Amino acid sequence: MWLDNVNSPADIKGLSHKQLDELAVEIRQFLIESLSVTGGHFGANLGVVELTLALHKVFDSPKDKLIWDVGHQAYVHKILTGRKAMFPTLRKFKGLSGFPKRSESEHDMFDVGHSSTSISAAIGYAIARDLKKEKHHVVAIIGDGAMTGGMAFEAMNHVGHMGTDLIVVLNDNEMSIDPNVGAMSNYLSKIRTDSHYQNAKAEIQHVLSKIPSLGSKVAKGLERLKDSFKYLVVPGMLFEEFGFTYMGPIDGHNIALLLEALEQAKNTKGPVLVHVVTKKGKGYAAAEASYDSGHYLNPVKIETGDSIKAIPSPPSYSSVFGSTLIKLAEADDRIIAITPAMPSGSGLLKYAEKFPNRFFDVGIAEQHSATYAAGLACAGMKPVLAIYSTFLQRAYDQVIHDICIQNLPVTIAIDRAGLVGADGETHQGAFDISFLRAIPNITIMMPKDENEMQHMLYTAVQQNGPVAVRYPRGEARGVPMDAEFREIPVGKAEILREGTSQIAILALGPMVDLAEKAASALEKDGIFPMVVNMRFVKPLDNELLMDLAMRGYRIITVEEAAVAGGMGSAIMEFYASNMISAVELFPIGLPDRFIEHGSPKQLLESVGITADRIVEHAKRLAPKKRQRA
Ligand SMILES: Cc1ncc(C[n+]2csc(CCOP(=O)(O)OP(=O)(O)O)c2C)c(N)n1
Ligand SMILES: CC(=O)[C@@H](O)[C@H](O)COP(=O)(O)O
Ligand SMILES: [Mg+2]
Repeated sequence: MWLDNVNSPADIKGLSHKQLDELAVEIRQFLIESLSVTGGHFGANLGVVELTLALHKVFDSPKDKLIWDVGHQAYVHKILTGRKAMFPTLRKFKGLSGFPKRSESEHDMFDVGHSSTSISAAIGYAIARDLKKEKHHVVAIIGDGAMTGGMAFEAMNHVGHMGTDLIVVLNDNEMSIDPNVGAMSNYLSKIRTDSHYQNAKAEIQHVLSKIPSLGSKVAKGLERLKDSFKYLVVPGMLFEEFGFTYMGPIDGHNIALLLEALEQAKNTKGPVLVHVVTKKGKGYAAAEASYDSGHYLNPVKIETGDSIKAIPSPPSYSSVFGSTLIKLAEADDRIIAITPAMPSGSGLLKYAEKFPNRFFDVGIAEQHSATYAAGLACAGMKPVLAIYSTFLQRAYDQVIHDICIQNLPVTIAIDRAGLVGADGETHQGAFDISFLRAIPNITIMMPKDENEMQHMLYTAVQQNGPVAVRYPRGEARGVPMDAEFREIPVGKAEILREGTSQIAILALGPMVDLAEKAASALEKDGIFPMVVNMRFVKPLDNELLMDLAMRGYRIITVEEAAVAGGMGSAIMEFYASNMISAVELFPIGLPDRFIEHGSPKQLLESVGITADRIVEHAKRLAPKKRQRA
């Protein structure tokens, strides 16, 4: 067993090609066994076993800088850099992160989780190296999906202009999470499959170099001809035009070829792009055969790849979103669904099948997705942009500049709002309320359950301006669904318990459930709080808030979002700007720090978003004289 003796990159330096091949088999086995218990990003990691071995053999990490894009494919890198023993704790509270983290290892060069940052970070490292007159290599490893992101192009534009020594390894497996899309993806596919391209570059350049330079008009014409000929037959010409030396396509499961290409890249001046072709999910039949090549799997039975959790559960909010959108689109042919590279995660696969002409996966292009929606809305359509809270951060200016200033009827369906859990800091949906609330014209709502969600989506698409409907990751509550949509009055909260103790718990979204639990516990102690499903963060239910103030209520707000700038803050601002200083209010929400990985339950407990904490503060705030209901 080679793997038993691998605890650092130094341990693979002396291995032969054959031994590396054997180690690759062991690593695959280790990944399959370990991830089948913890769950994890199977597909991408199984696909980069040989590539990661080759990178660590050729380069000298941490002196040479390996910078992973997204980072969900860095498990093999973690195994080779001394973290193998921590795999049972992968993505668990206080355990090994699912992404590279500088605080976790000196071999992790850049904290990551969002896509398309690696080339920008790499040029940062490379320019700093040059300014400091240091000598080392900088390598960005980016997938074909991540390559669809605008940042990757912005960075290539910069790298090509600088001409800095930097290597980009493009790991092309034809997959994003879902099958990859877009013109870039088509271009890569052409390079991969067109037999004219295979090994053509060297031959073509050899032939062209034989054509003499004549230094005349004829020669100029000939040069142009050479260029257009190269365009036709030389693979990777696009990257060459960006200023990179293109190498590839290379079989990413052939260690000998990988080592040769990476050595060559290492010895080439200026920016180099090594195009490596891999198979996502390689070596695990269940992953290879699945729609998404086993991108992410919960704990599975190894033999079948079936999820171990077999208990039937309520549908996810995402799937209710998808089925609601189908109903909305059936009734209104102006409805258009847009996703930046998350069709399955956003629950849109059935919609896409049903309305192929009104469904757009635009790639990992959140900024474009928002402005594209704005354009559609200007032209009279009713776009619904399905986007995770954390990825909407990428499109902040587009939401302001392109959607909200023009007050366009774009529905932003914000999935994964609140704590997502195991993905950690980079993916928690903590900030959308804070950053959206400041924008004029937008309406922001969150349903307490999936039934209310369908009505909110219906309400959203009826509006004449931008609306954000936020909802959490995972299972909905399993409540019965109304057969007909109903419009929810904008800015009106729902009082669920009247209460008599001058305490109001104002809760948002799934926090309503927590508020109800706290209220039931409080009632046992003779405190009868009002419980309110706030529904809207913007506009707030001013009438209710004014009434609570007039009646001397003390308030606890509960939201699964950052307290800074959240719903509680909005309510405090409301009272402050109405010169009402007497209202005692305690906001419960996410604290002013990034929330690590762990299960949502553990994380909520760790930040004090619990029914017990509501109870504690309700008891503290409750007027001493209590009334029974
Ligand atoms: C900005 C951003 N948008 C969306 C995602 C969700 N996401 C994570 S991995 C991934 C696909 C990446 O594809 P690729 O880079 O080709 O990697 P592969 O999994 O195929 O190895 C997507 C869309 C993300 N992490 N960041
Ligand atoms: C790496 C990445 O960004 C995605 O794979 C993410 O983990 C998906 O999250 P969901 O599982 O919530 O769809
Ligand atoms: Mg890919």
